[in-house]
Amino acid sequence: MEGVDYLADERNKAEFDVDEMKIVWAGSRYNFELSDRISKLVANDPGFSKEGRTMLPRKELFKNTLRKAAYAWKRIIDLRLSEEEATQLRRWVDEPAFTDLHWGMFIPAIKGQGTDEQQKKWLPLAHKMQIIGCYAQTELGHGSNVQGLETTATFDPQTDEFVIHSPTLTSSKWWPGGLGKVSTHAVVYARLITDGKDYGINGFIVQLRSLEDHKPLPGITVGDIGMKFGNGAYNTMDNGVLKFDHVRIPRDQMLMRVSQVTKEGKYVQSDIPRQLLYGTMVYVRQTIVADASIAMSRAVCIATRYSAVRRQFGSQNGGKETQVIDYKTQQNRLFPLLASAYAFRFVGEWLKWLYTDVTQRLQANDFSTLPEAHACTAGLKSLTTTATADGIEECRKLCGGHGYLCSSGLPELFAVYVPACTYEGDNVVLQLQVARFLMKTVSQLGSVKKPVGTIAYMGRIEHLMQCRSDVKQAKDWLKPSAILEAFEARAVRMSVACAQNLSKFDNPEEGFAELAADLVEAAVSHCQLIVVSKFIEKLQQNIPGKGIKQQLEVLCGIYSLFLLHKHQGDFLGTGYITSKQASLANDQLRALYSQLRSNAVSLVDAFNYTDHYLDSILGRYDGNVYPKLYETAWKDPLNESDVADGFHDYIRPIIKQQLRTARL
Ligand SMILES: Cc1cc2nc3c(=O)[nH]c(=O)nc-3n(C[C@H](O)[C@H](O)[C@H](O)COP(=O)(O)OP(=O)(O)OC[C@H]3O[C@@H](n4cnc5c(N)ncnc54)[C@H](O)[C@@H]3O)c2cc1C
Repeated sequence: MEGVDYLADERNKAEFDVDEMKIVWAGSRYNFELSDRISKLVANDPGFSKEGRTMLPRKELFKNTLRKAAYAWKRIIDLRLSEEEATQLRRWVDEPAFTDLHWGMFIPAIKGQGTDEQQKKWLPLAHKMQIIGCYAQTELGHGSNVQGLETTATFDPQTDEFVIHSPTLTSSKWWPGGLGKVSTHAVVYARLITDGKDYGINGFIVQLRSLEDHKPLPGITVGDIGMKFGNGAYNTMDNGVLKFDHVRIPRDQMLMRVSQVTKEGKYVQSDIPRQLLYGTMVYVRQTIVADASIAMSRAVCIATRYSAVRRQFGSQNGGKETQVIDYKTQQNRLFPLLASAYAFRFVGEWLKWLYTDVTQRLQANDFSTLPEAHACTAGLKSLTTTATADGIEECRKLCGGHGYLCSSGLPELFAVYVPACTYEGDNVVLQLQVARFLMKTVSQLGSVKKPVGTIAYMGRIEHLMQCRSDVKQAKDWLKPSAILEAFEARAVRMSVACAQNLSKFDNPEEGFAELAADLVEAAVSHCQLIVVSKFIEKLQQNIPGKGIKQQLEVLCGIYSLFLLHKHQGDFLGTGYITSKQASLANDQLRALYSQLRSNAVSLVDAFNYTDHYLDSILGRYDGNVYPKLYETAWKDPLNESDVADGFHDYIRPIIKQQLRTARL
């Protein structure tokens, strides 16, 4: 029945003020009001309908995305939205499109790597969308190994131009979003060659298509790389292939903020330090961590609401069956994901602060915190996106068979989200970078250089190598100090064990390659510590609102103790806890699940997602799942007729034993 809230009983059980929690989740009242207003504006506009998206053939799907992007731009202009509001609008439209790369990579690349003059020339064009740009780094043959890129940009002093060329098939640009069918321009990464010498990878602004008829310019071969994983999903994006045949661009289209080539072909480093470029990287990774909390919370919102609606077994005397959310196994899979959504939200909030801090320090020529900030953002990008991709798939399984339907919203969410584990740095490659940083830190302990920021705990190595947990009863695991020391001791001990094993190799690089899997585990333990410690720090803030702090304490406990339970081999193996203490942690975890149970639906309501955004029958706010599933099935094109197309040719001949005469 329309208008009935089938989850009202669940909502009435909440022990906290949901409206206040919405503000905590949004970060501030201002953020909440902004996102609430824009998400509703999008949800109520039929121009942004998602109807049938997963059933459209690629060409229609793509054209519909182009229409939506143009319509969104029109709304942004008509409503005179600010940049902040426009970004929100694109987020709530919720369809991957070329605009993501234009605003998210092309413009930031010019801002970060272009000189003031270049920014003055290109940014107004890009901001008005008179040109549309993408970020063309990856090639068919090389992705993670950026130094291995093969595209060349050779300076010709005769004409004061660079010649951009793809010397091999594997040097074709491959993957850039927005490249295939839309972008007029690209920031292209190529080997800079001048005066016969290779100066490594640099960015260049290259025009790809005519601004009149959109045809590729001479020397440019460009197209889409083809269908990707899932229905709808990332197929709305024109990931592209691009080949250059001696394409000439003016010298001033090399992005020259940190290095330049003079008219005479001389390569000069500017006095602006190269490290400045890391600021952009910290920014991009911070947004990826924020996106992880959004994707995780979205999947968890669907799985939680549906788990409260779904009933299986347990009925006695014809009474109601058990809600599946009441099964401890369901709670043990779902509640840690709910806690992770909140944990990633808070660590993302902290990363925003870190970005501001790094930017201010860079402006003051203080590079001291940069390696630590770089390692921490790389590690958190890897940790949160891996957990979120796995978490979305777990949410699909938590919804049983119905989770496998596109109308649950989960298959498309998974297909859209999972490449986050690969782009902006493959997650394993990133953890190896973190591990390198950890090994360097361990080797420098005892020197004058004190570890700072998220690595400061290593300064207490002597204590952390020897201490033992003093937990005696289950509730002792609720003490933040008990949790924090456990995660610190585990992280230090795993790093030190790796460093000791590495020291047995004559050649450190050989050792690093051989021990790579252990090093990644040490890096992950360090990153989990960061998330746990930022959650604990959040709880030390003044958080007003009825019952809010108590709920967050429960979530923090679940996040930490679930990790402790899952990785108890590490905690036991490093000797910090006994098996008795591990078992007490598990007892406490179960108790926390019971505390969370009555608040679960309200905790996902606090994400404040519209039904339009969730796009999931299972996750509907009102819980009216079954009639909608039934209704939607009949909208499938296969159900347009009772008798399937193909019956006469392929089914009837089988039934009627006429295969020999059938035209197959
Ligand atoms: C949806 C999507 C959108 C993208 N958008 C863009 C874009 O807009 N612009 C752009 O330029 N690129 C884009 N990319 C490309 C992306 O940045 C690369 O795919 C990514 O950097 C990984 O590189 P790769 O594909 O070469 O993987 P590879 O590096 O070939 O990885 C393959 C495997 O090898 C492992 N591996 C690699 N190196 C090491 C090592 N040193 N040690 C141990 N293991 C290793 C990896 O962990 C992985 O398991 C996009 C990719 C996707 C999927």
